[in-house]
Amino acid sequence: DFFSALYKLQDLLREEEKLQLDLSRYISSVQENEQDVPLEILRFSESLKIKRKTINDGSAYIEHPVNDFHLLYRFVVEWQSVFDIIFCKDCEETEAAKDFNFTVQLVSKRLGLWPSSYDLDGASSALLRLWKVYKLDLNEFINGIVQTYTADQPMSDDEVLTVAKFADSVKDDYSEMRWLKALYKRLQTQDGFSHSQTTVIRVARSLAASFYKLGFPKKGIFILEPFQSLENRDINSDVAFYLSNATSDENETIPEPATEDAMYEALCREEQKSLHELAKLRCFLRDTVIPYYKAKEEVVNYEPRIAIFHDVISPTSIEHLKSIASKGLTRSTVFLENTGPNGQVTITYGKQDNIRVSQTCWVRTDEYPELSRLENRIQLITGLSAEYKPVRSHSEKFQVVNYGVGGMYTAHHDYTEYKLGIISNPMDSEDISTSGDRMATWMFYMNDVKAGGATVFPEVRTRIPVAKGGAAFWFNLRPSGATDPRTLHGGCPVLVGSKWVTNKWIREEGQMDRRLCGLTEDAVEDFPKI
Ligand SMILES: O=C(O)CCC(=O)C(=O)O
Ligand SMILES: [Fe+2]
Repeated sequence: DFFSALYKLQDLLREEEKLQLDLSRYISSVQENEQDVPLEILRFSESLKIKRKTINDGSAYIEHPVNDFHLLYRFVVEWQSVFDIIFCKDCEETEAAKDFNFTVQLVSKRLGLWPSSYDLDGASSALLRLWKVYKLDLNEFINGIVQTYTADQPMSDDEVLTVAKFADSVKDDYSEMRWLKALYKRLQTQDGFSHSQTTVIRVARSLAASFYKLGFPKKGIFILEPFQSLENRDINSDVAFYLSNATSDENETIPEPATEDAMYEALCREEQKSLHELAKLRCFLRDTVIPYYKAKEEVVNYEPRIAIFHDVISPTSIEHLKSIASKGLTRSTVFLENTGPNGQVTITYGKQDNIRVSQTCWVRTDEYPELSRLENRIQLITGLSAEYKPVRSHSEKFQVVNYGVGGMYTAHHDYTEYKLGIISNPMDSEDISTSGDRMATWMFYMNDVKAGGATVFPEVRTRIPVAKGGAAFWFNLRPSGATDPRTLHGGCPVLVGSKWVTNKWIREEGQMDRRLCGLTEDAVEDFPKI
């Protein structure tokens, strides 16, 4: 899938340039033969020239959610209809068309898979998610404005309609209504010449239908009122239907449905700790066994302790990790627990799911020995062994993660409840199959995100904004070995830009004399006093 991966969007952008050049060549060759080029194709080609003019290397272009939507929409809808016209079934096959087809086949082969309606659905879903989580102003959003970042073009009416239809297809009636309403408002405020009456009527009817679906038929009638004088049969029968369903007690406002995870979303938008709690947080230099190296530690929560360590990975190491990972990124997977009809729990490993939208690549230290320096640094700072070994490893491989625009990870726990010395997951390789649970999480932040992408902990109202070169660290298990549910956390959707992190999960194996259990079951770490 394309939307979850920036590098794939980059491929699309690059390949589109070739398509565009070849379409121009096709057009001139047809015109040289004194034949007519269909008007739609001329229009598309002209508008594409204008659109692509502002794209330089493209990396900034694809950081904006609305630009990404444009790009996918062009591939799935607009280019497709160009092909349908040029390669139509009953048309004679001209030399120009053959040449153009050659390029299309080549591009198609290089892309591997042409983006499909599945990808456009993914893009629509991402726009809806960003709009909801960050409570974006919808009129601004459809005009391409996100905070201080503006898309190259506003969304077209058809694009807005595509998102509304997607909302309808996933039974998100409220969002469908809001997007149709925003579109309707836009159609009304623009001058009458740019839109045909049929478009306006179509949107008005859809909007009225969505009001009806939400239980507000009167609002539907109100929308259709201005068109009743047109004696349009469809409109009149819609109105009659809504009238027969209208009751006298219809509320003024349509309630917004509750979000699934309100605290996660609130934290994604802004800090939720009180000023009183925030005032207690501290930064300090943590001693290490090297007398002249002290780690810059920022405590963001005390119970459980969650910390950011600043400046713990160099730009060179970051580029190195990224370049290794770029060759092997694939869509991230998760473990899914399903409870069957008889209450039996089955776990599916390695499943793709919309709770985690990103690309990952595992990187082994035995393949890239220079990365052991990063493991040593983690050990220096945390006192835990982060050494990777092919058998009974102290930590997992480095997991490099890349989130594109809209990419995120909903709230989850990192612990697996695997027992030390026991194979709990049949899919695990020898390195970690008996190494126990994920005692701690260390996560490097490898770039700055323009907007969005914080790491948040809903149970303890904690928010870590992304800062390049730093790392987040926390224990998923208590000193007793019990799992700590307060460590629930997630990665917020990337709003503008992209996000690169690298996880290093530290396993129980090898930590016996590094992290002591404490004398009681509820013992806590003895952190340096501040
Ligand atoms: O990207 C983030 O901020 C969190 C990632 C995460 O929790 C994970 O990969 O397990
Ligand atoms: Fe996690």
